[in-house]
Amino acid sequence: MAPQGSPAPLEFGGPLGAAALMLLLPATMFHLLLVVRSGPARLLGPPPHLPGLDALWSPRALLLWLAWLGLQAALYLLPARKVAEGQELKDKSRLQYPINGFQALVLTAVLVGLGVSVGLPLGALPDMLLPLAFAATLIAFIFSLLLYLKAQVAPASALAPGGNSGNPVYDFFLGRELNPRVSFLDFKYFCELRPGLIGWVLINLALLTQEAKLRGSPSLAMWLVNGFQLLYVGDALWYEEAVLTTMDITHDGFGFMLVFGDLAWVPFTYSLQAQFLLHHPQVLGLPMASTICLINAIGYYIFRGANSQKNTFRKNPSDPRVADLETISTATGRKLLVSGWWGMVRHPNYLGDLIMALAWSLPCGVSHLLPYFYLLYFTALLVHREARDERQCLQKYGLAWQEYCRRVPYRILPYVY
Ligand SMILES: NC(=O)C1=CN([C@@H]2O[C@H](COP(=O)(O)OP(=O)(O)OC[C@H]3O[C@@H](n4cnc5c(N)ncnc54)[C@H](OP(=O)(O)O)[C@@H]3O)[C@@H](O)[C@H]2O)C=CC1
Ligand SMILES: CC(C)CCC[C@@H](C)[C@H]1CC=C2C3=C(CC[C@@]21C)[C@@]1(C)CC[C@H](O)C(C)(C)[C@@H]1CC3
Repeated sequence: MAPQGSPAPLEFGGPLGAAALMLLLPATMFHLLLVVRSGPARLLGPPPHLPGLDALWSPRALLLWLAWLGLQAALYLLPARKVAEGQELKDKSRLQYPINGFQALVLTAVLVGLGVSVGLPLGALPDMLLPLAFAATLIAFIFSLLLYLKAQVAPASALAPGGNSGNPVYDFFLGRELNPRVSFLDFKYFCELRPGLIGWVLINLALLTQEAKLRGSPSLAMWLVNGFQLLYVGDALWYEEAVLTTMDITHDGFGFMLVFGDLAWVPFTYSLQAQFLLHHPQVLGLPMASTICLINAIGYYIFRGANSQKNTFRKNPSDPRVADLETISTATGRKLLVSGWWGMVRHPNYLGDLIMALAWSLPCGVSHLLPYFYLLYFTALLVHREARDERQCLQKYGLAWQEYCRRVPYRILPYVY
């Protein structure tokens, strides 16, 4: 069943673009995993060798990944400190979501700590990244197919605005159903924040442990990368409720793009800097380390300040922390902030995120482009995401959005873009 009304415009280059991305994204991930451990570690060079199926396929890795998903699902289903309501849906209902992501992170840390104390070989994880990534990719394809089939029997009101073009390749990629769930387990919300994000910091920790084993102690650069990215993941889970207003949850269907992004792309490519440091140790002096910490702190300050200001305002515009900010009224009854963070550029949170991305790469030195892959990819992702969001906001708010763009002319970087 397709949703009623005019069909949504095709994004990501339509069916051809979607098909290309479905090949290109896993290929890029495997390329990165292979080159990072090679001597030259060239981002644009060929991988040292092409792995055979025996290097990729491992039933142990598949079982490990399934056990990880099972553990995270069990932690998700534990009693939560709060149950939050999502945005209003087409049928005027609101879904409920457990707020216990930070609790899941802490419990995972406790379980891993206990495991290590009884001999769990955490340091073996770095050698399993290739088969683990292969297992995650396989799971992503199968899971996306099941979600696609599930959407065939979903009511029209449960379908996403995009992802229902009638072209199976495009719809499989974008995702047909907006909030697929079984009982209280909301697959998109679960995958966006739990297995991938927590898996990312666990992989980082394993790389740090392995570096300590190889070189006597973890390097300062490895500590910084681990610390910065743990802060980022801890922050995402602490402010978990805020994810309910992101376009991934409110607008995009749950298809291959997000399933693969959440379960494979995030843990295996976002940990690239720590992987690089294990294979290419860097010496970092204290003055440089302090400068990088300052850059990360500035990025985090902007990112958190902007996200919290918007979330507070959306929850309660008369909250004293945002009540004095200047706003524009829109025909929908909602207002837009035009002062504070959201009066500087139209996406101050992206700016903060990008500054942090730079700080995560700098500990890896400037001799290689590879550790800057995240910064390059993330810039492209956010520029594209910003354009998608602008389109949606223009549709939602019309003239009021045009007025906002006139008053706040820059998108991400003041006076530049
Ligand atoms: N690490 C990663 O891989 C990724 C991280 N991110 C991060 O996720 C976070 C969320 O990003 P994202 O979901 O893209 O978008 P935003 O959090 O920027 O949300 C955009 C929405 O905010 C509302 N809005 C826009 N301008 C204003 C304004 N002036 N006043 C009030 N509300 C406004 C609009 O929705 P409405 O009016 O309906 O409320 C708009 O659709 C960001 O910090 C981003 O950096 C994102 C993608 C990937
Ligand atoms: C693989 C493709 C190129 C695209 C996949 C994109 C996904 C990896 C990202 C889309 C939006 C994301 C968000 C986060 C992680 C990456 C994905 C899933 C986020 C959970 C990271 C932590 C942040 O604090 C956040 C604001 C909660 C993020 C929300 C969006």
